[in-house]
Amino acid sequence: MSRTGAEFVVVANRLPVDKRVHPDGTVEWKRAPGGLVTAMTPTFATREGAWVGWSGGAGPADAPDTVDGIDIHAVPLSADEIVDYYEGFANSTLWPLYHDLLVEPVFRHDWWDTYVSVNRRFAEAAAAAAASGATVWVHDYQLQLVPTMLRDLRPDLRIGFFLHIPFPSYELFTRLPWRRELLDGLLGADLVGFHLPGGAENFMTLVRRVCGLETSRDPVGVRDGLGTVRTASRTVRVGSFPISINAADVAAQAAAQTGRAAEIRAELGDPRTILLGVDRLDYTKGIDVRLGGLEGLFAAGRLDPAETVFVQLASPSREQVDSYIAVRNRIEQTVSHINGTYGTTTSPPVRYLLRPVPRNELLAYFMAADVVLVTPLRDGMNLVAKEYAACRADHGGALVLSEFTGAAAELTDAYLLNPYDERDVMDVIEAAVTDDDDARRSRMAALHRQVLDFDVDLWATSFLQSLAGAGAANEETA
Ligand SMILES: Nc1nc2c(ncn2[C@@H]2O[C@H](COP(=O)(O)OP(=O)(O)O)[C@@H](O)[C@H]2O)c(=O)[nH]1
Ligand SMILES: O=P(O)(O)OC[C@H]1O[C@H](O[C@H]2O[C@H](CO)[C@@H](O)[C@H](O)[C@H]2O)[C@H](O)[C@@H](O)[C@@H]1O
Repeated sequence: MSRTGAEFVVVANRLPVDKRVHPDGTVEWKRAPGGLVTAMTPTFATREGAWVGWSGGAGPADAPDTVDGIDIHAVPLSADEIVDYYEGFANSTLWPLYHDLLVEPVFRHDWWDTYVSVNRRFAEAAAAAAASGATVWVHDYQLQLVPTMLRDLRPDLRIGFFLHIPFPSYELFTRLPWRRELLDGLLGADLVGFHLPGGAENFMTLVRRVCGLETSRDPVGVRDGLGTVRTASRTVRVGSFPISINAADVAAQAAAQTGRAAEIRAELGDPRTILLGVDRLDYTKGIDVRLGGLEGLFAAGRLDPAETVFVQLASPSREQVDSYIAVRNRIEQTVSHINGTYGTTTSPPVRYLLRPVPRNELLAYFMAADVVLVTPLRDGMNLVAKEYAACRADHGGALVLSEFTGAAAELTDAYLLNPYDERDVMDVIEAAVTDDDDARRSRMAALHRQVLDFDVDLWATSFLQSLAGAGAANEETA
């Protein structure tokens, strides 16, 4: 059968487009500067590419036909579907379950039904977008049923799936009333990828015990040493591919922000130490952990609030979901408490911004910061940590990093901490602020080198090469 369509299709919950409405009412669509679209840029440059995703609004699909040569296939969601699929099953069931039950997941069969029907809509859109024999790369927890739905519609495709968040243990995952269906959904892929080997191994344990399938038993390596799952008709490869950033570009863009970084320091009153946090406002990110650590250090007289400014840049996220409303209230209360207790009317030690800042401004903050605090209770990777390390070609600054991020597996020269241990949180933040210059610089030099050597191009290329191998092996045995 001959069919037109794209040779390479990305399927992700979100489209890589930003809508701008100008004062005269004209609409301009721009490519969103997210990590995934940057990672895919070289792949799209060499093949005809399409992107299937949701524009972020309710109602009929609202998106351009193409952006920077990528065909855009918008999947519409109704207001009810946003509540049940996005805020509900994706972000109130799967997100907390996969992030170690930091809040209680909600299990609702009506949400599940909508998750199934929305996943089917994404699979149908991908099937319509893909050329014969195309490679389709499906992303993340919102779309775990798409691989098998798509294979049923289009057995000719090579299908890869990558999970951007942690994949939980047998004991957590099997709480899901739909555990078998979700695993079956993923097994439609030729390759299933995770950030860390641990996620890949949890997945293989689950398919052995829940689906009764045979799997390899050797440890899974990083970008290498794939695991295998034998299904009735095919072999699914399972691997670890830690995502990264376009480190060279980030370093070059940050170098242009040193002037603005100096202005930021001056605007903040030229304190001895600037600490910085940059996060989506999510309970997984441990914003309250770092605030607690700072307060403890101020209370014990180990850090001087008159010489310290902590800037927290927080981007609003999933604002209709109860657990996100609760964490925002908690953080705002703590910020007020710290400023009320340790600040003066003219110099509060915490500066909190609840809105995204432009990209260049963010890079200027990274260049101004003496210490960046990345303290999640659980995080699939955490690109902020890698971006900060990429920015600091000057080997200035220091990175405090939670052991419970994917990034900690690679950024071992960071000041690592256990966010569940309040004493450790205080000790490690204090060490990052007060260690001598040589110690701090040698850590940052190692971090900077690490992110330059292992960049996002390596992530995309290694995944796509493994997918090509996995797909070819299945085609040979079909
Ligand atoms: N331009 C801009 N980017 C931001 C801001 N806050 C976070 N980001 C970016 O959002 C991304 C967050 O990725 P990550 O740390 O992996 O956490 P995630 O939010 O769970 O995907 C990084 O690329 C950040 O630089 C902001 O205020 N402005
Ligand atoms: O689309 P939203 O609901 O607004 O959420 C934003 C994205 O958050 C999650 O990011 C994850 O992916 C990062 C890159 O692999 C990783 O570094 C981070 O640890 C993860 O939390 C989510 O997985 C995406 O699907 C969302 O679009």
